[in-house]
Amino acid sequence: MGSSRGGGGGLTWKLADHPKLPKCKTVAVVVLDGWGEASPNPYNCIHVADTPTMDSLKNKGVPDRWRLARAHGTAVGLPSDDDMGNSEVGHNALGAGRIFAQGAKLVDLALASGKIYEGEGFKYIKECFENGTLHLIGLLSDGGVHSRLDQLQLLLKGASEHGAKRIRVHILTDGRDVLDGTSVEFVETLENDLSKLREKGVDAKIASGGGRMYVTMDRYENDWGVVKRGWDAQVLGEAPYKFRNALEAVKKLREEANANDQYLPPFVIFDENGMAVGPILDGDAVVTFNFRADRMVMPAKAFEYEDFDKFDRVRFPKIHYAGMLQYDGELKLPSHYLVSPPEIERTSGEYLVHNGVRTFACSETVKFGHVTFFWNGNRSGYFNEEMEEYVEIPSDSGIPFNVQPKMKALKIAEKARDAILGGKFHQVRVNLPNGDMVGHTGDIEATIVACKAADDAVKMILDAIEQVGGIYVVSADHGNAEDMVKKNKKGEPLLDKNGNVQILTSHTLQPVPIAIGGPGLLPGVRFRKDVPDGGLANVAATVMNLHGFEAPSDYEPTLIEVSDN
Ligand SMILES: O=C(O)[C@H](O)COP(=O)(O)O
Ligand SMILES: [Mn+2]
Ligand SMILES: [Mn+2]
Repeated sequence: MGSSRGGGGGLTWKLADHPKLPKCKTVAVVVLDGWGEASPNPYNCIHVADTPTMDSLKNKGVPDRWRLARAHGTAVGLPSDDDMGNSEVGHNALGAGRIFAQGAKLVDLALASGKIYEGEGFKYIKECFENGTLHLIGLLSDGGVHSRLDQLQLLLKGASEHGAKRIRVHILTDGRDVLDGTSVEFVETLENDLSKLREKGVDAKIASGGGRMYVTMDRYENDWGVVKRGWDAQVLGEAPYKFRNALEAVKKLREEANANDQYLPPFVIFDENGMAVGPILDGDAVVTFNFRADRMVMPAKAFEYEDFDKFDRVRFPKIHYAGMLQYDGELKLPSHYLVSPPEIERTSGEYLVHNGVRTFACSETVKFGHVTFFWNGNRSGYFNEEMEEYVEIPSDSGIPFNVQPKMKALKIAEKARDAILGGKFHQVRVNLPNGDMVGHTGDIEATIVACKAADDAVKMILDAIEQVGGIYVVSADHGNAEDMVKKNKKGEPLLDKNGNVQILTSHTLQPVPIAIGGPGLLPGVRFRKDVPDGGLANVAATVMNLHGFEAPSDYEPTLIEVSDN
């Protein structure tokens, strides 16, 4: 751990004491994943669900102890205000207290200026262009959460102009950050681009594919089988489904009962001789073109680590591998990357351990890294093992989350409750995943159950805070469950060609609630009126205040003030 700029511009981790707020209160920080605020309507699952705890926070809290915070677009470092929020940028902002230009934006800039081609990462993969194939692996989507199609298009063009002669794209279909079924149009667009490259003499093809939730893009080591299915298709050229082209693959596989883009099975494209068109071989270059970290760490390990025991790779080709970004700042993984990630340093977690605040963080596997890794600026591990404890509850694996919409919310709440009552920690931080994970399935009934489960969990945590005389901060990282249908400009649900409403599986642009309270909160503490545009990045300073400290001067301003009357 190094030293850094503190409140006064000097080099110190020491935070100034808050002039009015006491130290050593137990502060529960609850992040409801995918829980935005929207007007009541039948597709607002948070509204439809029975959520007495969250309702009462609002009813008794507005305006002094309940408000909204911006959770999308430029407020969280995304390129534009048309970009919905997501967990990575949301938790980064919540934990770091400042707005950093995020991966999506940094890649845009590097592509626009051409700097991407001058960096070490590109030079490294370019060494393979003469004799090898360039493989591009990633999410084929314009969702802007993990990747963007226009960035892939620019990279294809740029790589070919910089000498790539043989290119293979390994696609992962989305349907989670974008409407289900859009895989077909994305494949058409990509095929069109590849055929233009072929006209210019570049041997460019789609080589394999599969749905993002079933192939390659697992996270936090929930299910290595997902990564293995990707490895088999991309590296070994083996998959249960074989097609002559990707458009046919996606269309045919979507015809199966209950098929959707998120869970398409792995497929490989074969040539007229029955050979896979693009296995990854010695001497090839591989780029994972997603900019977002969480779902690329596992495949990055498989491509980079000589010693690897998570599944049998069968073959470990000698390749030059680079990530679009470096995905884990602590592990320095991957070691080669095309664009430098945002330097999210001096996060609130790091400050707090330096100032004697003991922290407990917990979620279930699928969100565990959100309240640890993302919260700490895409850095795995502890700042100080003696001051922190991170607990992961194993998630269900191998099932879509609408089957078990309550997920592990209650278990997470029990752990938080025990940590609060145990008295060892000053901050008890959790992520409750239900609204988001079940919202992404597009199953409205299940999402209603999910929202109630999250509300029950909040109640258990707030009850414990009540018992110990503590303080709570309840907020969210972005919207999801509050809007489950695609709407037109007038706000009316859009219908598909069969007359069914178009289900929205993605996040939203909605603001999120933030509620503060608890017996430990001084009566005069209330939300300021002069930060009307406050967003997630303002939460860190707020939480530091509640721990009895002033935030560093370059943090976004706190949302609270202490009135004397
Ligand atoms: O990775 C995912 O599950 C979605 O693309 C985004 O969801 P999250 O940002 O809530 O994780
Ligand atoms: Mn989220
Ligand atoms: Mn989500």
